[in-house]
Amino acid sequence: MALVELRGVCKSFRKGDETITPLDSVDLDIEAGEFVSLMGPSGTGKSTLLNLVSGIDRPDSGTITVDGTEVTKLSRSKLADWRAINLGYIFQTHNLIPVLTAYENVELPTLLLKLSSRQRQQRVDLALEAVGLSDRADHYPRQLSGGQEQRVGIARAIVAHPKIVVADEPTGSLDVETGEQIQLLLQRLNQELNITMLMVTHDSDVARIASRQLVLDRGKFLETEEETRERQQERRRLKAARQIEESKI
Ligand SMILES: Nc1ncnc2c1ncn2[C@@H]1O[C@H](COP(=O)(O)OP(=O)(O)OP(=O)(O)O)[C@@H](O)[C@H]1O
Repeated sequence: MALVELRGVCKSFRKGDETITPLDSVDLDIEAGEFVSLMGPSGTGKSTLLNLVSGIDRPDSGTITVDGTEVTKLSRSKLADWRAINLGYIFQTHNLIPVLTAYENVELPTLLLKLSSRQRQQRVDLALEAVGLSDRADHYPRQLSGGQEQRVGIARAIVAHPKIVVADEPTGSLDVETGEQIQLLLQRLNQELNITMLMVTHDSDVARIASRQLVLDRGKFLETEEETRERQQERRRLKAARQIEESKI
């Protein structure tokens, strides 16, 4: 069973007399440790999909399972607890609380967890270290650069050791160079700390840092799960063949 499983997920919204269906019977598997990017035209349902996986919104039909828990079946209060433990969210604009220091912003999600104050402090220290901001712990958001603020936002998303981190345009508000640094950081967190990620982006260069790239269009993925798996197998076969060839030289 994949870490995240979406089966037959449908979501519609009423807009006046019209019904919009951003997601029309969508299936998706995300394995533990995968980094999946999600692209697609504006208004195609990417943020809707993130909100459903995060349990912020509910599908009209279909099921969403994360690490064996059917999120779609949880009551509102259980969902809040589930989110605190299992889900990290990276926003386009970091959403930091201006009157709290970087340390206090990162600490916030841990207040919902059953941890001793020592364990809590260790988690926050580790998260700040992972994003390279240990020396900025006492700074307020206004004393940080845009890239540093986004790093704090990322530390806050990983501090609870969630099962999955979802990111909505994490580099969308940053200049090119800072955006590239954040891309490298996300890639490192995935590869070195094995953090499973689902990231929405409009930028194909950003999408390429992921281990799997999906495109959502008119309610469906352009590539089915089966086609993705076939393509990955083909890529592995090609890589193996190339290595054999190279070893002959
Ligand atoms: N709460 C809501 N009420 C009504 N319509 C909504 C709601 N949320 C999303 N929609 C509509 O659903 C469609 C998909 O929206 P969504 O934000 O998921 O698209 P998106 O692919 O993330 O777009 P973008 O790339 O522009 O951020 C849009 O037509 C949007 O207007």
